[in-house]
Amino acid sequence: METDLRLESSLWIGNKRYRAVLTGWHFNWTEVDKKNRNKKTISVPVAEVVGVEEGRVEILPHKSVEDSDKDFTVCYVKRSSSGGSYGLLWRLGRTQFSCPSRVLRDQWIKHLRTALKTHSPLRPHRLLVFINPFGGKRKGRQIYHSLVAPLFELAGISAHVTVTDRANQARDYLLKKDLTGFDGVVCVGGDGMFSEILHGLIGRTQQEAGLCENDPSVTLQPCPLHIGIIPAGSTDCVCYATVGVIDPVTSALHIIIGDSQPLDVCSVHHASALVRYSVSLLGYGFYGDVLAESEKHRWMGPLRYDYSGTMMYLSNRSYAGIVQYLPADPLLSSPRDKTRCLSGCSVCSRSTERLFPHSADSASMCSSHFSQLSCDSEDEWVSIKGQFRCVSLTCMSSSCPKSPLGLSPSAHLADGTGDLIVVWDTHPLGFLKFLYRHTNTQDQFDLPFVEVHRVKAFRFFLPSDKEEEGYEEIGSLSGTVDKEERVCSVETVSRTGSQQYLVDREVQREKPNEQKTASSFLCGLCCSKAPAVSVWNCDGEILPFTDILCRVHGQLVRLYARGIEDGAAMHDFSETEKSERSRILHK
Ligand SMILES: CCCCCCCCCCCCC/C=C/[C@@H](O)[C@H](COP(=O)(O)O)NC(=O)CCCCCCCCCCCCCCC
Ligand SMILES: Nc1ncnc2c1ncn2[C@@H]1O[C@H](COP(=O)(O)OP(=O)(O)O)[C@@H](O)[C@H]1O
Ligand SMILES: [Ca+2]
Repeated sequence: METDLRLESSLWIGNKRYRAVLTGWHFNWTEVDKKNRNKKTISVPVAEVVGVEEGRVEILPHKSVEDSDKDFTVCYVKRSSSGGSYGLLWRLGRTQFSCPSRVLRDQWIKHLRTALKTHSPLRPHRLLVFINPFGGKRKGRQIYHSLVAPLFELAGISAHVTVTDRANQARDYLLKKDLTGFDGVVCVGGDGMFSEILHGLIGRTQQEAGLCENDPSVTLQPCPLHIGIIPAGSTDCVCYATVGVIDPVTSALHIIIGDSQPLDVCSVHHASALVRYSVSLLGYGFYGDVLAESEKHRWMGPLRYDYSGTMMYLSNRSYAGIVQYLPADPLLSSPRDKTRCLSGCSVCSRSTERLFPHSADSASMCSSHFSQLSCDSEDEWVSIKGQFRCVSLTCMSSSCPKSPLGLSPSAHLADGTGDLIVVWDTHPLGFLKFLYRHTNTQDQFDLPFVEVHRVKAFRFFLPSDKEEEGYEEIGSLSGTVDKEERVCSVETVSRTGSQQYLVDREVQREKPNEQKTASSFLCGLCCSKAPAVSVWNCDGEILPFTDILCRVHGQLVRLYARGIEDGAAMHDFSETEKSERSRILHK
């Protein structure tokens, strides 16, 4: 195959001569000076060639073609540093080549197009596009028509576009309408819009496979259609965590070249029924309260989260609860191992083999069950009871512009696990320190009132009234230090075999006396009637239940993305840029 596609010849760009080589995987061109010495080489992976056209093609401001029978134009992905964020921006590069003869020109076009087909089998031809005109700063329509549609056209993609009139329109379309002939679904909007697409596609796939989504022990069928995200929302966490930048052009190029990134999805159940799916943040306490408060201030746009975040921080609430989790295999990875899930991540690749051992035999996948959710596996569950600022589960890092490394910087996109972050009640400055560490490279888990566990499944429920008697003044700051310590004294129940043992743990307080003044000050600002129960924030939606059971489904969907790119892909950058980027990427 490789030898069939190989082509090598002299080509001209303007009046300079180049030695051009197509090897199958790469298309390179090297400037050759008058003394036949090689100068700089440009190398483009065939998988990153957007298109090959006859003649001299201009793309900007509009596509135009100057016909000439000895020229051809190659459009490809070009990287540039993104300044603010740690991912790479992708732009459309374009080079016009001239050949000595028409025959050679036709040969180049034919070989390049064949190489494209061979090496990028997942490039979409037909896409369903849903635009939320009200997401983020309400620029979805404009972003799609001015930045994305022209690129799709250039790549020969036909797009069936719907601008939504109501919430859940996109989800309902995917659940009911004929999807034959479509390769993928693109959402133009934020995490809420992505969530609609996710629910539509997962639901449709299970319907067609005859699987029951309500049963958490059923192994769900992975979705056949890819999802593309053109960021135009408020948080845009799924885009940021899978691409590394919030940039419509970069995302459009990932879609065009048919990149594929599997993603873990968590199913959330209540009383034997599916409630929702989640990929980024499933949060109780602080993040639930921020979302509930922010809904009242939607008119503020993306700023509503900062406003509500500050208000909720000042209300200083904490909640009683019982958290139980099923730990993932600690030998495979850990949320504290300081690694990062980057493009081509080996932990995720190994998980693919573990998650789909008989991928050819899909019938056996459909009928298999997750036995650890059944009663006879109670032994492996760990239980924590106490008073919490927040309890969060995230299937991926959940990085976003507010928190460039995310809720769990070492979480993996596609390893079949989620990270459970438990923040015990603590004094206000401690909690501020925890929140603030999300904005820089300091370790937010290196605090005595925070714990993080890599899990396969998780349960949350409220303590019964009797158990709750010990939790006075829930959510209030007026408790003395003694009371605070009692509130946070916890029991961890873990069971191995038939043995059950209790571990009493005193959660360390950080200089409680010194914080008393700050506490009293903030007390004046906090709500006097703080509720005893919070709500769950599930990727930006409030859940109607508090008691939930969650299970992580490894690699249930695929995105048109490739994860955050590592230094290996940084051939276009200077040494200083490279070292700065790897410093940020590797903490
Ligand atoms: C002191 C600064 C603290 C900054 C803390 C930042 C932590 C941010 C972690 C964000 C994880 C995001 C996970 C994704 C969630 C989205 O699915 C979901 C829906 O997004 P959509 O509206 O685009 O559809 N977004 C959300 O639920 C938003 C959660 C945002 C939480 C932001 C909290 C901001 C806190 C500001 C606190 C300021 C305290 C200042 C005290 C003086
Ligand atoms: N036409 C519409 N009118 C009202 N709501 C919509 C519409 N289309 C989608 N939505 C809903 O809007 C919510 C927020 O959308 P999203 O695109 O995530 O923006 P943001 O990031 O600003 O919250 C989503 O839950 C989605 O279901
Ligand atoms: Ca994961």
